[in-house]
Amino acid sequence: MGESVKSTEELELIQADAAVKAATLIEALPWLKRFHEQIIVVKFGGNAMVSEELQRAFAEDMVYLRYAGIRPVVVHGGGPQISAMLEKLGIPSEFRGGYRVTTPETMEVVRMVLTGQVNRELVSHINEHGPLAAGLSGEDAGLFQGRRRGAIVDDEEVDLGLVGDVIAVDPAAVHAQIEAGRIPVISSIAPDTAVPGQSLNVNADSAAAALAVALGAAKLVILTDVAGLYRDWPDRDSLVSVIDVPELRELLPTLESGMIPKMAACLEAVEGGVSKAAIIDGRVPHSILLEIFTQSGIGTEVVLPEASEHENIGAADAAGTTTQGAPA
Ligand SMILES: Nc1ncnc2c1ncn2[C@@H]1O[C@H](COP(=O)(O)OP(=O)(O)O)[C@@H](O)[C@H]1O
Ligand SMILES: CC(=O)N[C@@H](CCC(=O)OP(=O)(O)O)C(=O)O
Repeated sequence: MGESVKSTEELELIQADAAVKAATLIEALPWLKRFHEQIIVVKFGGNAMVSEELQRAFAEDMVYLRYAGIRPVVVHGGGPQISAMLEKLGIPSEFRGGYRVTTPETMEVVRMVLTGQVNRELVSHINEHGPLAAGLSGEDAGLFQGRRRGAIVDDEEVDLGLVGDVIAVDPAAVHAQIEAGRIPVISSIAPDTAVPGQSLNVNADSAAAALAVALGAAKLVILTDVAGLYRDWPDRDSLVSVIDVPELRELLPTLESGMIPKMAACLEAVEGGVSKAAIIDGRVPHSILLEIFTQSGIGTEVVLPEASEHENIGAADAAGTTTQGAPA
């Protein structure tokens, strides 16, 4: 092998590059401690999984979290995929107040696409890295119990058909998978407690929130196709980076379409004891690693009225206190 010689300039460049990488790796330490063996519920929206590449990057991130000692639980959506299949089948579909009006015929397609297609794709992408993922539906092992709900549109209650809320969660099946070292991947369908044998279409954001609360998750992260919550949508200069529960409660009635269930889910999670809920851009590959392992986080964070967790750690660092102690 020939001798390899580097100039001083080349060496300086390599050292500078290495210093940046080392800083990034060590920045993750307080977060590795904070989330060690903690459950993080990740909601992967249908709009964030529109390409094979994004699905693969997502699968890598889940496996990364798992090997970093965190316990990720995935709840997936599939709204655009359901719409595409309904269109292919010539079945009309509409959204009201952010929820799909669901007839019995639509419900069959919802189940086929969520549990039969999207869930399978995600499980198999994760399992390309080893036998890690196991798919579950909210209908399995009594995981979810649902109740029909309507929506308020223009101050009026509208009927959504077979659309439900999760009113009870039995997380035993999810805990069993976690204890076995697996990554549970869950589709958002719930049996209707009022009508045996009937299934309800549950918005995946609200299913993720209910599950995060029931599991006592440390965090809920929602991956979607925008950078976060915009205060004056569609004004791109109005991205909210941190919002507390009372502020969000005030903003909620002004929100439109898909953001309504998403922000309602964040409220439900944080009020239910999950320390933080974050909405981030899932189209940016590996954005979830930045959200979990870096100081500033990205996207929009929903927190209780006290300061955000990222700010707490930043303040401790700035005050010269050590990052050795796990963040609150
Ligand atoms: N205030 C807002 N801030 C951000 N996005 C908004 C807002 N109001 C409406 N939206 C819309 O909500 C969409 C995200 O919701 P949705 O389409 O249901 O995504 P997902 O499939 O990830 O659940 C965004 O792409 C955007 O078009
Ligand atoms: C009631 C209701 O609207 N259910 C959703 C379920 C899927 C979902 O929530 O998917 P995203 O996360 O991709 O939006 C639907 O039928 O589209």
